[in-house]
Amino acid sequence: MRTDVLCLGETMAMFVPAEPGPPAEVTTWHRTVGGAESNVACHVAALGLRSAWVSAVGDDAFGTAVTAAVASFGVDVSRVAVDQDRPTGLYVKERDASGSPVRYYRRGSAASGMGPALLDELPLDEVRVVHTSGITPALSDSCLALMDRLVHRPRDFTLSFDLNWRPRLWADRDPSVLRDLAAAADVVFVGADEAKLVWGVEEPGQIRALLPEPATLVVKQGAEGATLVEGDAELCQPALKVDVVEPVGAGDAFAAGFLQATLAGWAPRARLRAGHLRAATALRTHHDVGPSLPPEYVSAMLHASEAEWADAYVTGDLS
Ligand SMILES: Nc1ncnc2c1ncn2[C@@H]1O[C@H](COP(=O)(O)OP(=O)(O)O)[C@@H](O)[C@H]1O
Ligand SMILES: O=C(O)C(=O)C[C@H](O)[C@H](O)COP(=O)(O)O
Repeated sequence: MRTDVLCLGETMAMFVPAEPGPPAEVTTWHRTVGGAESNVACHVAALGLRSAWVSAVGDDAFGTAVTAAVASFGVDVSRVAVDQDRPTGLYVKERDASGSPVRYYRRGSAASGMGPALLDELPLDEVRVVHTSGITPALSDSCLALMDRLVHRPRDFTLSFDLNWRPRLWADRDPSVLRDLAAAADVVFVGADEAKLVWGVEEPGQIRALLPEPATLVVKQGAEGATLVEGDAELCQPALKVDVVEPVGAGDAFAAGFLQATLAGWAPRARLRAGHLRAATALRTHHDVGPSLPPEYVSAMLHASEAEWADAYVTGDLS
């Protein structure tokens, strides 16, 4: 059966404090799941499409838990390899409403052991979209080689790439490869803030000048909105006003909403709105993948006037 969106990348066991106080004094932690590409796969499945997550986990309890959690959203995890030698990566989120201080324990993880040979095992001719991110090429030399081969091989699928700038992962690596990988994709998601950090530019026009190749470029501008650049046409859609609990995961949710709407053939404004509506589900919760908004609300907002859209406010309890 055809897969709508295949997402390739590392997912870790994530730990968030289960009690208030300075993280160094917290002794009880919730173990959840964190990984950009599997987040996208979970959101895509929640939106009713067929998604798959491809990665590697360790032969350990965290790998089992992570794979089961992603599968519980209806994502196909049959291509997740179990590495007998390397462990599942860990990710600690020191909960903070103002941002996302995170610590990684992922060097030498199972996913960092992925390499280009993995592509020979994937049924890529049965996939409509392959979604990747700028995290994978930072994980190891073999992961960089995997990304390089994926973006440059002949393809019938749409290649989607989210820049996902993670400076700590690039401390001893050359991030200039990120532009080349993005340039080879068909759909590229970039945060204006991260573009400023990596490339020194943040306006959609400037980012387009740097990245003229992809057919579709989406510049995410946080609470302000997002701008879609296709060919020379540029369209900006303000974000929804949201009662934000925690911002981590909103970008992944946005990508999923946008990709689902793109596969459905929707018009540019509706594709951006679908991204914002999905991002709102992640903003309302401490988890990267939260409960969906009521379908009637989503449908009304997709068809709302710009004035109605500007007036809307997404709180924790719309249902
Ligand atoms: N404070 C906010 N209020 C409303 N929507 C937001 C807010 N922050 C983020 N978003 C939504 O999440 C999307 C992604 O957020 P952004 O911060 O730009 O990307 P990332 O999470 O990748 O850093 C935005 O395009 C928007 O839809
Ligand atoms: O793999 C990593 O390094 C991660 O950081 C996993 C994160 O849970 C998501 O990538 C959230 O990312 P945003 O949607 O940009 O907020």
